[in-house]
Amino acid sequence: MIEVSDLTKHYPHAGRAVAALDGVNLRIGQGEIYGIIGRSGAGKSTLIRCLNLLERPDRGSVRLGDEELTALGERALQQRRRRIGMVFQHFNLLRSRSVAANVRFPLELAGDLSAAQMDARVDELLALVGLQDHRHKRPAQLSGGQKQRVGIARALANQPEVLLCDEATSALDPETTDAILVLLADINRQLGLTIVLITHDMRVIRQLCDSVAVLDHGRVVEQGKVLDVFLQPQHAVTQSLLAETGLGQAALLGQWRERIAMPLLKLSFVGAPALQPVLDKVGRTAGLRLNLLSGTLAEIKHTPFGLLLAAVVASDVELPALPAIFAREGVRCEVL
Ligand SMILES: Nc1ncnc2c1ncn2[C@@H]1O[C@H](COP(=O)(O)OP(=O)(O)OP(=O)(O)O)[C@@H](O)[C@H]1O
Repeated sequence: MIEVSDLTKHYPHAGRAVAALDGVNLRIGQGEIYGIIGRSGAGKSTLIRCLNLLERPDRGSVRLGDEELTALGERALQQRRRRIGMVFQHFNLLRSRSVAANVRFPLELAGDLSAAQMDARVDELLALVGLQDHRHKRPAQLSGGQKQRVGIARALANQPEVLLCDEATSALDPETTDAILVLLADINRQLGLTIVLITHDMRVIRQLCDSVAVLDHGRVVEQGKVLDVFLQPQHAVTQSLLAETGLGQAALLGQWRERIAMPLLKLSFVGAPALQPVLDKVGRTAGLRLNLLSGTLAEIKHTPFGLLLAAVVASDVELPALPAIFAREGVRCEVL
């Protein structure tokens, strides 16, 4: 469990102190994949650097398990950081070292294992990330995705309790991004490892994360389970980030309101109802005529979900009954 309380960090700017983080509180469960999303300048990098105290906050605390990292002195903190793995956007590999030697590097720094034990651990890690056949190559001979696999293997070398990923897929093409996200999900499952990642991309959150916090101007403006935040985004920043990825409807709503005089419904489905002909069934049994305006059918971590915007032909008397009719079929209906 990671607990962040009242984390605050200022930087000097134009002669005054500007808050990069302003009272951030987070609770990240053991074994969870937790995403932190925000626009450029929201404070994501500052937050992730404060999580392992590469950056000292002005105020607030970071607890990892039952240990308060913010209370540790520099020496104790250096020891503790070995159990916090970090994956970087631009990989940060040592160019003069081979793949195997890059992965071995943190083991050498820790100095806990014999040479033979280190070699065995490197073999294990390269197998985990699928790079056994590339062990003798230099980073320059690898693709971006392969470089990031080395970065992940290196971050796992000292058996961390938590893996921090700083925009780990931002430098990669979509296909390679998917492969790295699958690898991170596998690692989370196999090792039960807590993963905290920062990203500006809602697709990364959708594919990988269990929970999400939305950061804006150094504050957490929304947080919760990914499914809940995707289906019921509360804050304008969350809504616009979702709309950009084609997963939100707030942006479209105004446009449809202007053009269509009929009442509008927002229908959300999770799990089984997303795979059933529910609209057809409700339409027939309740005698409803629905006009679909926009929709998303996708998966959040293997859970199918749907989010539809529909116009409905219904009287003022029929309209208030619709949420209950849809609820019987497992569909949440909001009259907008
Ligand atoms: N070392 C620094 N000195 C001064 N200001 C800084 C420093 N680091 C960050 N800032 C400022 O703090 C704010 C948050 O920056 P941060 O890099 O944490 O945001 P971010 O969400 O990671 O942005 P991006 O996605 O563009 O990397 C910004 O206004 C930035 O200009």
